Amino acid sequence: MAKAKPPTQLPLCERVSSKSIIRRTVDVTVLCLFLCLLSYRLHCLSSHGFTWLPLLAFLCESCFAFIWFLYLSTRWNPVEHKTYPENLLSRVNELPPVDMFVTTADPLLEPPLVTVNTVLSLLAVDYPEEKLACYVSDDGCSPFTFYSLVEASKFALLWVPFCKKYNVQVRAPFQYFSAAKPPPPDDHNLSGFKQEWIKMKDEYEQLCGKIENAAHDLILGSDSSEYADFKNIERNNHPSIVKVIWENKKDQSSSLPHLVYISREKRPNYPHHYKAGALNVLTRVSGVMTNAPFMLNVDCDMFANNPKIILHGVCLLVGIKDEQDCAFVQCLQMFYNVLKDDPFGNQMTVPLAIFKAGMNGIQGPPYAGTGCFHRRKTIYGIPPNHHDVHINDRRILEERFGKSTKFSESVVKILNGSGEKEEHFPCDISSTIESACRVADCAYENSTCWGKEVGLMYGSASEDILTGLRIHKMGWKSVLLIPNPPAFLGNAPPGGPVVMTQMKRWGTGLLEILFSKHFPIISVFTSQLHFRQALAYLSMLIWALRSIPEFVYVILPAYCIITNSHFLPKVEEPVVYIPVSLFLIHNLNALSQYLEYETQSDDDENDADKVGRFTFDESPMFVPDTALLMLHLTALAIWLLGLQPPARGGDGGSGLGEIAGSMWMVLSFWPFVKGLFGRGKYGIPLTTIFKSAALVLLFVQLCLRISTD
Ligand SMILES: O=c1ccn([C@@H]2O[C@H](COP(=O)(O)OP(=O)(O)O[C@H]3O[C@H](CO)[C@@H](O)[C@H](O)[C@H]3O)[C@@H](O)[C@H]2O)c(=O)[nH]1
Ligand SMILES: [Mn+2]
Repeated sequence: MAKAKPPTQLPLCERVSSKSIIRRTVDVTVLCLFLCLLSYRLHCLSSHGFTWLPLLAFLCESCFAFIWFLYLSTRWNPVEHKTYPENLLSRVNELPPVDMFVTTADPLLEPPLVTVNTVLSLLAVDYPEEKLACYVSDDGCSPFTFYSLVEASKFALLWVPFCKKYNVQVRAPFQYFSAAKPPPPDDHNLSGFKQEWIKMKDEYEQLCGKIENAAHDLILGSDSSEYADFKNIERNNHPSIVKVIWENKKDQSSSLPHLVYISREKRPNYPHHYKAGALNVLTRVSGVMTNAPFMLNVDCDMFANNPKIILHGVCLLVGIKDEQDCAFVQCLQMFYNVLKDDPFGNQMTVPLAIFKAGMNGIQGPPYAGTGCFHRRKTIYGIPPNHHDVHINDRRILEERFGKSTKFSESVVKILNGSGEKEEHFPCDISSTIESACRVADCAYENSTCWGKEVGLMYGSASEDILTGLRIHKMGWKSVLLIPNPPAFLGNAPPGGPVVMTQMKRWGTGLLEILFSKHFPIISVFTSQLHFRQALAYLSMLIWALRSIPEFVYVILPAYCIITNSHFLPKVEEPVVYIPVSLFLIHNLNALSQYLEYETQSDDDENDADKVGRFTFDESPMFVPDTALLMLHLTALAIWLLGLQPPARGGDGGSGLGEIAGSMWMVLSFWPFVKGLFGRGKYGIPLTTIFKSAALVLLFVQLCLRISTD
């Protein structure tokens, strides 16, 4: 009989290929169809002589084919990682410490109650509390956020034992007690559960009340020394504030992880580098305080939805044999307030999951800025398996990491590889507050490598992608983690101006990287970036540029109808099958992926509040789409009313292809069609409609001018 394996030999994780013949076939077929279409265009161009309409179509289609090729290459060999946290539990003594970071920036846009829930969900995870520390960075420097956290830590003393005793699944109280979920039934197996549940709910409501009232009652009125630091300061002009809200001491029977509040120094003339700056301060402050070898970072609106998430992450960080293969573990981003069926496609869950699983089979997923476990060493800019760092040269340490002896010491520990096995945190973190304040000063990074070679990278609004790219360039790999239930759930903005602004920011950030020295294709030759990884990055970085050929291409059907010409093959030509099958395969494929995802998500939520509607404002961002929609409506009206000019040239005017294309466009813009007739924030503002109408008129004039020339 085979002997049971000793616990240390049970696997913590497993790498499994999830490649699918069907997906590959579809991807290759689509690429072949694109190539057929392009050769047809080339043939037309050479036989009919140069005309700009087919040329434009050819250029756009070449872009689409190229983008498709990038996707195909990325998705070719997707890989999943399975994790076995239960096998880790038998090695409790070996569990490494983990520092957890939460960033918040604005108490109005990100209400303290949201941050509090995220923090509570982290404090309550299933992991030995003496190995955890939670650091909250508050760029708003708000006494309300601080007050809320202090109150939350008192509530946590009840909440955390409650969660662990009853193995609560969702440990963010606002979700656990959300109105959609009924109170638990009387269960005789769990005597006392219902009473405790009611008490806990009551306590949580009191906490909410206190946090809400804090905004009115102005705790600053009280002269308590705790809040004195927040007196008479401006948000963007104040010294560092570091406060230990809860310290985990060995002798306590029921206890919580360390909880530390940080508001880094801000001065008007110093760039603060937004989130990247905040995370670098968190890295240093935690370095001098607890110096865990692994760091988890989440946005303040992303609560831990899976109570075993740290265990899952550690399975990969510790379980993957070669550290080079696991610089960071990125959890797939998911959201809790999703509109049913994601009508505006802004969650992009399905395409993202497939794309990232594909990258996971190459060099690993990109860093997404939240829901990510970092290896501290990697963040310090150390290449994998690098052993000859001049760790004792003080001068080099100071040049790279800054002039704090305490921090340099902590770096040396990390570079030596100690710390991973350390049993407990140094308990007395309060004694390190002074050093912590110092490394949170805004001048600390002056003439050091922070933001360039050390820490999160500065210089792009998508600091996360840039940082991940740099890590991959050093030769590290990363790992994608998709546990069940999902790791973290974030708050997704509903469709409308907020999403548009967010996408604009992402698009800008990605372009900043594209046009920088980090251009991925060149990095293949100058660094350790793998070629297919570079292609995957390229396809992300050109995300915003893709809109140009797309925009031009969707104008073509309308142009053709208005001028009675055509750019798609006629129905009677056999080549018409190429675009038609491209269209069908592409959309059927998208539909099947969507359905596949739909059946997987166990969506038992109450749907009533999820039926969202797209909202609009006067931002110029809405003009192009509105104009496009109105252009197609105009074209279809011209066709219906028979107002098309006579067809010129030998090969007839617009055909079924253009009409169908135009109708498909209108369908694709259905939220905007509703917006044309909506009121208030659900309606497209009249000024936007007028501006768009003017553009459409201008365009129609131009079309007619061109076609009669
Ligand atoms: O000066 C700042 C600005 C932002 N943040 C924090 O950074 C996070 C993300 O900022 P947010 O404005 O919410 O951006 P989002 O578009 O919601 O964030 C997405 O996009 C970012 C990259 O653009 C990623 O870093 C994030 O993880 C990802 O969720 C939040 O926790 C903020 O509190 C700061 O700490 N300081
Ligand atoms: Mn956000």
